[in-house]
Amino acid sequence: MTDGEENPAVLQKVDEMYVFMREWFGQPDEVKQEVLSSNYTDGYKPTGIFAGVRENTRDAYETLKVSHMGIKKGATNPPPYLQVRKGMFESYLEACNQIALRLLICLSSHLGLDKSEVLENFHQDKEDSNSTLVLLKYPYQEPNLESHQIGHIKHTDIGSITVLFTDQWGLQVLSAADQGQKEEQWKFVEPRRGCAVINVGDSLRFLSQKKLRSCFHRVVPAKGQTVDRYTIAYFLRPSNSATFVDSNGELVTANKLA
Ligand SMILES: O=C(O)CCC(=O)C(=O)O
Ligand SMILES: [Fe+2]
Repeated sequence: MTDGEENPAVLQKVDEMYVFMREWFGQPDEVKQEVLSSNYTDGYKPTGIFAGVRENTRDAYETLKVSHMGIKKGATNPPPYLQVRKGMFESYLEACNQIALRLLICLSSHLGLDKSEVLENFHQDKEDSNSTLVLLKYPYQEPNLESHQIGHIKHTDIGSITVLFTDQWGLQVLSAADQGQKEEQWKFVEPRRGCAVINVGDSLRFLSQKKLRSCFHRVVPAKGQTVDRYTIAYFLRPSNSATFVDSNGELVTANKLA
């Protein structure tokens, strides 16, 4: 993220987002609960809603989601954080969208895809999509195996490309060779300032006829961590009208993916 003119600007936006996150997530629970999420592209999710990393635990992260389409179209009654910080979200979403699209263009070219099937065609700026910015906070917990809330469960991302920024340890990835093994070997992804972690999601796996794979990843409390963990994820999703064949061989329309 150090080459090119626009990239330092992205990093500035990342820092600005961290400042916002500390402030926003630091508010009393009652205030955050006022914008509880009623769909999967907008609003607040407290900790403990989903299953956690270990059996019989719940997740240990809060999220605030901002949909790209919502920002572009403008809501009639926007929540306070959008009224006040719309410009910040708009420019962050645009910057990450550009990064993700540029990656798609490179991938299409490297895969030697025919003009009619280039990946960027399924992600048209003018069309509606469920692309979303997700701000995540993992409140600090004493490292304690008895905790009922632990991390972020093993999953693949559902969209096409994820652009994730974090300065802190916790994210782990499972190599393809380890999938389905009795003893899965999880490897920590080193957080590097000035770098984004890029994930291929399931939609891209299908759009590329499985030439690209989506990897399993999860978040666990990292040893030595003594503070809250913050991450910023932009999930680029295909245009809502895009169709592709899923792992069951069924034709799926992108906006039907939960
Ligand atoms: O917080 C992280 O490091 C990863 C988050 C993630 O995988 C997700 O939100 O899908
Ligand atoms: Fe993920």
